[in-house]
Amino acid sequence: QSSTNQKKALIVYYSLRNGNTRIVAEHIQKSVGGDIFRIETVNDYPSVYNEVTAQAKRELESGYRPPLKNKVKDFSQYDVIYIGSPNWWNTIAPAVMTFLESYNFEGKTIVPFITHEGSRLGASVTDIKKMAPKATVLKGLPVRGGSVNEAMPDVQRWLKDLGLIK
Ligand SMILES: Cc1cc2nc3c(=O)[nH]c(=O)nc-3n(C[C@H](O)[C@H](O)[C@H](O)COP(=O)(O)O)c2cc1C
Repeated sequence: QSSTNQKKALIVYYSLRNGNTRIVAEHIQKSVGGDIFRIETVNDYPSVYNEVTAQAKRELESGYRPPLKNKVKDFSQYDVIYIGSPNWWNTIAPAVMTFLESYNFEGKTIVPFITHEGSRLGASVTDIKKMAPKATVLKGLPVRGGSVNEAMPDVQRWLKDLGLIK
């Protein structure tokens, strides 16, 4: 970062296994710099896909918040926080909900990005706003899971539209 009073960006993401959301997070970090943080749950999800979707459905319906393994060091040093999640049942993954409820987002700007297999953003951005009501939440970017490797131009257009890169 060049200017002395400009705070660093933080790029936070959750990605189950395939790393679709991780790849978009990396496109963002290549574009804006800053630090990257992977959300990890204490307990792993099952290895069978159908079991993951069933468990996720139960967790979302009950409002369960999976405990997280790791914490961001000195969260207050960041003012722009990119938050990435896969679309799970039309919203963000429960681990990202835990994350949003674990930090003070007052005065922060959240920039959401979502990978999906057809539902695009769904209710994810609306739900992020509910879980971090004191943050300013900018326009979210949906990226199809199968297209993440080619998504850099879309990522950069979105960042330019938001005035986050030149
Ligand atoms: C539990 C679960 C629920 C999902 N629900 C949806 C959904 O409602 N709509 C959709 O388009 N994709 C859904 N998907 C597909 C993921 O959003 C997509 O594969 C995503 O890119 C995975 O990202 P990741 O590899 O970073 O975990 C779901 C995947 C899982 C595992």
